[in-house]
Amino acid sequence: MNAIEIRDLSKSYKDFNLEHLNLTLPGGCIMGLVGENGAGKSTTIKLILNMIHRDCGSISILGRDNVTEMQSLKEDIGVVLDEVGLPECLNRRQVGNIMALTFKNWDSDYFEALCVKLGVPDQKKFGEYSKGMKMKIGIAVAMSHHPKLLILDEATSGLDPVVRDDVLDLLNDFTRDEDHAVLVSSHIVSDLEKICDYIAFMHQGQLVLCEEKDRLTELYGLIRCSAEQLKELNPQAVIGKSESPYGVEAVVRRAELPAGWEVSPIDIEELFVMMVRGRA
Ligand SMILES: Nc1ncnc2c1ncn2[C@@H]1O[C@H](COP(=O)(O)OP(=O)(O)OP(=O)(O)O)[C@@H](O)[C@H]1O
Repeated sequence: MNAIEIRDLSKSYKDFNLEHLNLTLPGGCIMGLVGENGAGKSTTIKLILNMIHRDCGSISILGRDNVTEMQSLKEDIGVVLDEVGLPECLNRRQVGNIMALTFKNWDSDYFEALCVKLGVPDQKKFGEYSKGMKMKIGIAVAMSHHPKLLILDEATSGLDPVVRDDVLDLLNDFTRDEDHAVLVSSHIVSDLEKICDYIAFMHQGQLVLCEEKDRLTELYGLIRCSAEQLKELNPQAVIGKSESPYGVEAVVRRAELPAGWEVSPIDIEELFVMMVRGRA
């Protein structure tokens, strides 16, 4: 079963349009959502979680409609947003006690084990936590009712590299179960590169690309040429470019390129930067 199916989703703000978004996250997979500041990643995540109203389209989570069935879906979804909102006066044990009343499947032992693994302080109150500590307890809370789908919006950016690595391991372990899936937005492309099965690129409210990570380097490459040479190419072949007085660097679809061009491999971070720059 697909973990998330988004069909023809649109949402407009005064200066921003998310337009006809279609996206599928298969079960057992981790999808990384990348895009420049303001691309629409958090808006998409809020729409998935039914935190904001959509203009049109449909979203199905674990086979259930995300509006009419959100109440029951809450047990199956673990969420970490960029701000973890917990009462400032609670320590970690008290947070666990409250969550035990909130979720039917709350697993106190697992919560305690995750807190210890991630280094969540024992006695301090949430209000005294650093940003990273807040994220850590947010991640432990999100996982301790044994959800089937985890959604993380910029959840790892405040964490030190060692803890980030622990979190990436947790996400990898989580998706060993075919019923589990993760949607994670991050600006740390190297993290996504390590764990994701799929990468979805958003740009100015549109999904520019969604591919299996391993296929990205097969499908796309980098060419260096003059502006005149670039004009000879089918515009469909070029998905982003950067011009300088010395020539042009362009990201191309390898399959659309005529024979004879020398194409260099491109990593995901470079691909992302070139796509954003080339389209800006
Ligand atoms: N409540 C709102 N009212 C008006 N505009 C909004 C609102 N929320 C978001 N936006 C606009 O929607 C656009 C997309 O914002 P969004 O937070 O989804 O981007 P993002 O990709 O998550 O960016 P970042 O990487 O900076 O977190 C931005 O232009 C933002 O100003």
